[in-house]
Amino acid sequence: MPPIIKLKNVYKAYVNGQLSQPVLFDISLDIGAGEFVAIVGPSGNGKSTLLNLLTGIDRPSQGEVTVCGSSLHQLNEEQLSLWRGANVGIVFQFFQLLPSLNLLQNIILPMDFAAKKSRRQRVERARYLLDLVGLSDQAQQLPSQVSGGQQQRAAIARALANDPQLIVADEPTGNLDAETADAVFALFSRLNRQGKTLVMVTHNEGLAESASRRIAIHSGRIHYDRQDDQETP
Ligand SMILES: Nc1ncnc2c1ncn2[C@@H]1O[C@H](COP(=O)(O)OP(=O)(O)OP(=O)(O)O)[C@@H](O)[C@H]1O
Repeated sequence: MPPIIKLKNVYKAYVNGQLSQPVLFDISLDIGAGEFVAIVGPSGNGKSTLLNLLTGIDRPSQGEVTVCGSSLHQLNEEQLSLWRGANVGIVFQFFQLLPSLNLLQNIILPMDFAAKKSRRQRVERARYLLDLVGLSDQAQQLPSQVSGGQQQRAAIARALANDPQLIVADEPTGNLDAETADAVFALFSRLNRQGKTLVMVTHNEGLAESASRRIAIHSGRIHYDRQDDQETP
């Protein structure tokens, strides 16, 4: 089976006027469907940049990024956003739920843009997802009325709205206490066991150890890439 994520000789530099700041250097990487990958490494070394290339939020300066069968470097902005809505669920450190919508409405929103579902089917799926993440009783609450852990679980439900193959999470437990972080991580593990491919940036070494593969980025390069069943220094 072809990899769900393929990066080939990817370079990324941020350009500000005359200044070019190189951030990623010659990254080549394959991630298979069903893997659970933790991206680790020191702050400011390119982890979020790498993640943003996988979701098409950012573009490589050079090289090829192929995700869920599409060559992202060849898509325009409109094609990218359609592709993203259908294929990727994204979870952020600070949840990024819309504050004026209740949890149910937040989860329905991505379906309004992508899925060809009736209003009733969208509401039904949002309720199913709220139940999946243990928030059935909080459907009508605004994000500000629930805890951080509950907001993150709602954000995970939102990421699942269009049933993407791939879930990408940037430091999803970084704003949660240890116990809540464990619960959120357990939810990600469960989703992975159910077949979702997961790529997660984390500073939490304990959580990273629970992923099946750890890729460390140091100074914009792959420092190590370790799988549970195969250790390569
Ligand atoms: N939009 C941008 N414009 C210019 N420079 C940027 C931009 N985004 C990131 N950078 C720079 O790229 C480098 C890598 O940033 P990145 O956010 O990818 O690191 P990181 O490893 O995810 O860090 P952290 O763990 O602190 O989130 C940093 O030096 C950062 O300042």
